[in-house]
Amino acid sequence: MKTVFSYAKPYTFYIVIALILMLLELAVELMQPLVIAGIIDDGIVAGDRDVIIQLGILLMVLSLVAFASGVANSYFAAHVSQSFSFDLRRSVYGRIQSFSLAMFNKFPASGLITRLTSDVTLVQQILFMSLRIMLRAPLLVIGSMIMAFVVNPKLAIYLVVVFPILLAFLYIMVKKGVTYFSFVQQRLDRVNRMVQENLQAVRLIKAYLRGKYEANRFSEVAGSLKTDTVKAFRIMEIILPILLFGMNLSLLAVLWFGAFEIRSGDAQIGELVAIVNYAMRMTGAFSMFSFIIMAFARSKASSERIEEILLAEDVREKDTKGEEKLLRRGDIVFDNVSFTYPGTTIPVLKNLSFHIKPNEKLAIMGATGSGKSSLLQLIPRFYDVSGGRVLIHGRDVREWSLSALRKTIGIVPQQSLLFTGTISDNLSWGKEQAQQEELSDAAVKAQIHDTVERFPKGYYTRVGQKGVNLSGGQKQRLSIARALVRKPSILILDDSTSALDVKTEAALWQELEQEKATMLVVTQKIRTAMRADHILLLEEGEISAYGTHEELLEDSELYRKIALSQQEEEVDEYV
Ligand SMILES: Nc1ncnc2c1ncn2[C@@H]1O[C@H](COP(=O)(O)OP(=O)(O)OP(=O)(O)O)[C@@H](O)[C@H]1O
Repeated sequence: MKTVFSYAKPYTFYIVIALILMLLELAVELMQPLVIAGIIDDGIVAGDRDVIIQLGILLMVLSLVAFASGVANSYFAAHVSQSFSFDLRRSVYGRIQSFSLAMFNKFPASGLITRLTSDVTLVQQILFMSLRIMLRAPLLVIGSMIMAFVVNPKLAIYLVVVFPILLAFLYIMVKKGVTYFSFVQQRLDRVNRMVQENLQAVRLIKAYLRGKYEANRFSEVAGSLKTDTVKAFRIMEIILPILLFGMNLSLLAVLWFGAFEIRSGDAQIGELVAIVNYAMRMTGAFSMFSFIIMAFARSKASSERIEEILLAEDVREKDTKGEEKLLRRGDIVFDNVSFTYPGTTIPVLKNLSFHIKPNEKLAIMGATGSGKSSLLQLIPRFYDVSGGRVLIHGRDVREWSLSALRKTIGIVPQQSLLFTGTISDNLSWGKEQAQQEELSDAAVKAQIHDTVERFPKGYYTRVGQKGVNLSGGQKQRLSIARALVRKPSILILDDSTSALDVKTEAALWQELEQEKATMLVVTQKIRTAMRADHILLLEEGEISAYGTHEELLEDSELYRKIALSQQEEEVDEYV
């Protein structure tokens, strides 16, 4: 909890004010029974009207002071807790943005969403409660106890007896609560994951008529969230009755023995009333405890989950400058590279060695699951190799500054992803402050300029949820344009032209061939692979063949088979 609550440090001044106001409210509250005892003993019993009026006015002033400091305390507590959660959420979000992909394997998106929303809110609530009631409740118990001793030590003893038993009971409950509530948050992660998955696949679910099946799966997941939440709350619910039972027992003892004391003249009625009043306040404070403990248990579990993100060991950015220029040469070497995804045991790439010279174009082919995308991800360091080295300009990618490395690389992923906003926003996403000319240049090369121009608002057409829905091929071409805007020295295309027709694809390749960039192109099509300087054929994570189209036709049985089958397909299409 230490790391999370260090985010409250900048607000120390307001926290101190809130605490002072809380203590003032508490002090006033503790004085009230004394004043009431005075009214009874020195006013009513002694028959002194002036004392009753004076102490009555004092009681009213005290109530007003308690009210005012309570309101002011709430104001500062809200200010501190809201600012704290804003800072914390921003920081967690920033941390997630800097995560390597290996970290996303460890923390799925749904869990990150729960941490950013529900977990931060729970921690914020506990900070608010700490400033408002959490400290007040124990202080009220201790203060009431001390004041009861001041009033009449003999009677106060009966309040003390149950105290250690109740504390031990509370301690056990907090421990149990933390475990149970961390389960609840995990269940919430699962619900979020399910919702996210379903909303993303809504078209597929409709097409396959799986709505009912998915609804049942959701009920199951939501049901286990309900069951675990009920379990956790049930534990918490027994706290209050047990605390009240203990306190009421001691209250009965005070009344019972108090009656004897008064009869024997060792205590006055006012004193007994004051002690009963303190006992009632202690009972009230204890009942607040059950509420506080529940919140504490929940927020402890939540703050631990947030700290997992803030303190996670990850690839850290090295602060080195002037590296971009060297990286721009785009010379890539895979030196005996092996790779296993974090958290798994089976290697997906095994002992790969090859060299791509500056501005060379390499086509990567292979069956689905053979490791093509995995290979590409090692260059921008989305993942780090498990064995061997990936070198750019002769230096291990792990030794380059990460931002310099990524600035020189343009990536077009397998699934084109556009953001809500205009086409222009999406293109300049690749390079902030890009001029319109640069955007349209890239669009021309990517064969999408004419299409964009045909939209009524051209480059200012909105895409995404509230804009036009682009076709798969249009999205692919916009993604390519976005990568080209960066003028990358290394261009990575992961099967990014699959949705293009033959003519458009040929025109696109003609443009790409002129680009001054080292290119790695994953493709399924021989037609595309032939245009590359070299072709790398992967088979179950290993290099099955490497060479030019002609060399591979000669040397690789597998390549010949693929070429033949695609020739037949083309003939079939033609016929
Ligand atoms: N994030 C991941 N975590 C664990 N294993 C993964 C992950 N991504 C891919 N894999 C596994 O790695 C292997 C290679 O996958 P990869 O995506 O690199 O293949 P690919 O050749 O690009 O396939 P495709 O042509 O279908 O895109 C597969 O067995 C896949 O199950």
